[in-house]
Amino acid sequence: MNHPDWLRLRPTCPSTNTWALEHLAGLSHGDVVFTSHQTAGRGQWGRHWMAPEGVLTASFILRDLPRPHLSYLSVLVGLAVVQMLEAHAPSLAQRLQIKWPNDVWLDGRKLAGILSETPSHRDNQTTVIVGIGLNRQADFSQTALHDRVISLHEVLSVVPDVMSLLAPLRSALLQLVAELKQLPSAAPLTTNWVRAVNQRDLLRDRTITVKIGVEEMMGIGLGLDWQGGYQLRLPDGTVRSLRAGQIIRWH
Ligand SMILES: O=C(O)CCCC[C@@H]1SC[C@@H]2NC(=O)N[C@@H]21
Repeated sequence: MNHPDWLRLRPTCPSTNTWALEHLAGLSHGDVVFTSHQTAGRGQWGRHWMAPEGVLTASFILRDLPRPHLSYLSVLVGLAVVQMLEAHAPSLAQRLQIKWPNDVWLDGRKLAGILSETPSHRDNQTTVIVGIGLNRQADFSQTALHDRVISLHEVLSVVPDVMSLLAPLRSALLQLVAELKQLPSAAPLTTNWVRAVNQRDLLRDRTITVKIGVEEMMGIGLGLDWQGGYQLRLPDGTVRSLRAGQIIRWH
């Protein structure tokens, strides 16, 4: 079977992100590391990330991204995932949501997670490895996660094959990087991005608790702002713009 030259197929590997980090010198902008058998996936906040058979696990290599854009990259990648799925299956529009800073949800359950990692902090332009785990045709029914996660096959009669997901996603991410490079580093995000993310914001108007380092903060989610921060209205009425954080509760 012929594969495009950007596809780095691994029959099995512990983690596509780790493999990409270890083989970065031989990888180019736009390369995609893919395996159908990831044995030790990594998630946000150092967590183990389980991928039963049928979860699409891939890492996208993006070169020369201006460093100031890193803090909101995962949210924009989440938007790219949502828009790619909406293009495949218009029935999913309005049902897909972005949970800041790195998740895609469908019908109130997690569909995909994103782990963006940078190999070094040496200069102002950096390489980013964007790892995406997307529940394509995975059965979680025998796992502890079954009521919190969802897989595409549960809502689509025809599930897109792996290449029909990877190829448009890769194009969307290359386009995203090209657009981010055009933005001056301190410039606000484009209206389209902010609006599109906020229309699909899972945390909007919810009471959320965010962990930032050792500090925990509670407030109401207000959505992404023009600088790419996530706005939180604190109990005293002030609004704080978050650049990073782990959502530990919401209701
Ligand atoms: O939800 C999260 O915490 C992020 C999960 C990211 C999982 C993907 S699967 C492909 C890539 N390789 C990894 O080890 N992690 C990411």
